[in-house]
Amino acid sequence: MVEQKTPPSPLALTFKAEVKNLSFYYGSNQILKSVSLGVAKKWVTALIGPSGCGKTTLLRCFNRLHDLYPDNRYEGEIWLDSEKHNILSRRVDPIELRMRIGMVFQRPNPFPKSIYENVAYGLRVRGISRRNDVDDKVEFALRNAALWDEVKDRLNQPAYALSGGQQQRLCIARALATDPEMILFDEPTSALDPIATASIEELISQLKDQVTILIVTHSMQQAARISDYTAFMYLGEMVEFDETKKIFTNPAQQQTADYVNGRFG
Ligand SMILES: Nc1ncnc2c1ncn2[C@@H]1O[C@H](COP(=O)(O)OP(=O)(O)OP(=O)(O)O)[C@@H](O)[C@H]1O
Repeated sequence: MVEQKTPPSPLALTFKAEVKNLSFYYGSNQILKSVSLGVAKKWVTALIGPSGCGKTTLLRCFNRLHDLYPDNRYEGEIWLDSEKHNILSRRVDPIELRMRIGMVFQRPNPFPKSIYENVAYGLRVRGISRRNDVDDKVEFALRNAALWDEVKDRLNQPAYALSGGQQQRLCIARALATDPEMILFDEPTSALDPIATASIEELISQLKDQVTILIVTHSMQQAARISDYTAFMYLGEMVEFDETKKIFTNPAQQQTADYVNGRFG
């Protein structure tokens, strides 16, 4: 088991990312409505809320995945601690941003390549090509994703030969390989069985010492188990952000209390 640190009060937090008055539109359809949120540096923050409230839409703003479709539009800002400008600005290259802010999706989506090549891919894109350097970083990322011992003797086998839980840990290793500052998880265990889910949850708890984590989850139990801070969204608005234990035991807003107590979903 991982020893748990006590998260500081939100007022004493250092934020890795700050979302300021962010609105987002798919074409003319406004989904996010002036959302503001701080993402705690090197802690786990969960985004919760009923289906369709905009959790995934918000998550995808952080690495500009919405840029892939021309009708999508952002208004507002997201600042990273090391940036001099808003990462939604056109001056920020989204490809570069995606190396710094990795993403793990709902279903494991390894490339149709070997286990080794899945992890090495991002390193090569980053210009790391010396065989020894790539080998070292692949091993480091696979160890970090708690997968090394299971795959070290079959690195050249196809990633698709792995179990679902192993594939998801491989996707986490792929995200870790480029040494990201933040990892976005979009319901990463929804396609996994309880044992694989437990190993991903334990891994997320370990990784927060190295990297800032923002996770969308449908499961309030999961949010309560693994997150230090929780943000509750409703109909595209940010209703409340606080320490997870406060959100689940003594939230400030009635709407949050109704949601976490299962009065609507
Ligand atoms: N690519 C898209 N084009 C148009 N509308 C979209 C697109 N993706 C999502 N939406 C709409 O945006 C709204 C928010 O969706 P989003 O997936 O962000 O919500 P969510 O809170 O993550 O939901 P869930 O918990 O069900 O995954 C929904 O009404 C959805 O239909």
